[in-house]
Amino acid sequence: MGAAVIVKGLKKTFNLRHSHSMKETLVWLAKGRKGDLTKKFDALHDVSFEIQPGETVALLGFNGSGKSTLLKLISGVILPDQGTVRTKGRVAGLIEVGAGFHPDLSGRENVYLNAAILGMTEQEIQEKFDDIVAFSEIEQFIDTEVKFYSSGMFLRLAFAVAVHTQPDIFLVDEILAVGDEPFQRKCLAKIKQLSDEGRTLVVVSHDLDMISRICDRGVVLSSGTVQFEGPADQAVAWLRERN
Ligand SMILES: Nc1ncnc2c1ncn2[C@@H]1O[C@H](COP(=O)(O)OP(=O)(O)OP(=O)(O)O)[C@@H](O)[C@H]1O
Repeated sequence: MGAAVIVKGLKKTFNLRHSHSMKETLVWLAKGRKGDLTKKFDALHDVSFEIQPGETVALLGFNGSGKSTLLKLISGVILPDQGTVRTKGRVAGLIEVGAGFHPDLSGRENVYLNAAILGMTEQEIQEKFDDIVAFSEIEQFIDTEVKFYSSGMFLRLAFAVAVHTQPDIFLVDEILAVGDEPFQRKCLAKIKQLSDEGRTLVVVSHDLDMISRICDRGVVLSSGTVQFEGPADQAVAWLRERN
């Protein structure tokens, strides 16, 4: 059985926008637009690792180290400038809560839209619709346009849809930040269940205790490169030592 995720030689560069003075812009124009007014920034470079099927892996690191960028590359919502990402099976998850939701559509319509984007057939969605809504606990607002939802309500519906797509690889970025405590516990239990069912999980979080509890392995990023890779508790300890 091959790896569930193979990341090889990844590089992601962003353009950093700066505000320029009128003078800088005029000089740049006078010089025939030579040189670049935007600065480039490598959010990730030379990142390689593999994740085996059924593993629960945490991406760790301080703010701005590149965790979310890496997760977005694994999910395919952004593309690398160099390197490759290979995934095996259905990938779903919570990358940016609310992404893939249309503000003018109701919760019900968005469940259909989002589940279809995540690869479910119409029949699958119909079969699971009630379970999705029950998990989200927002039945009362399911026919309300989602632009009126609170961030927690968004999270509830998005998480409910994502876990019901039966993903082989489930990606979670700071899911728990906007959920209330009972819903956080419910999400964690669901994540544990997915992991027990042998699904592959990739989690980004700053909650190091939670990571030690639920993850097998940790990949620590710093300034866009992998600094440590190993058992989750060792990765957490590595990061804490540098805190
Ligand atoms: N679309 C973008 N355009 C420009 N820079 C970006 C973009 N997305 C991310 N970056 C930059 O890339 C770096 C890595 O960002 P990323 O969100 O991956 O970090 P992170 O480790 O997830 O941080 P945090 O812990 O704060 O969530 C940051 O310096 C960020 O400003």
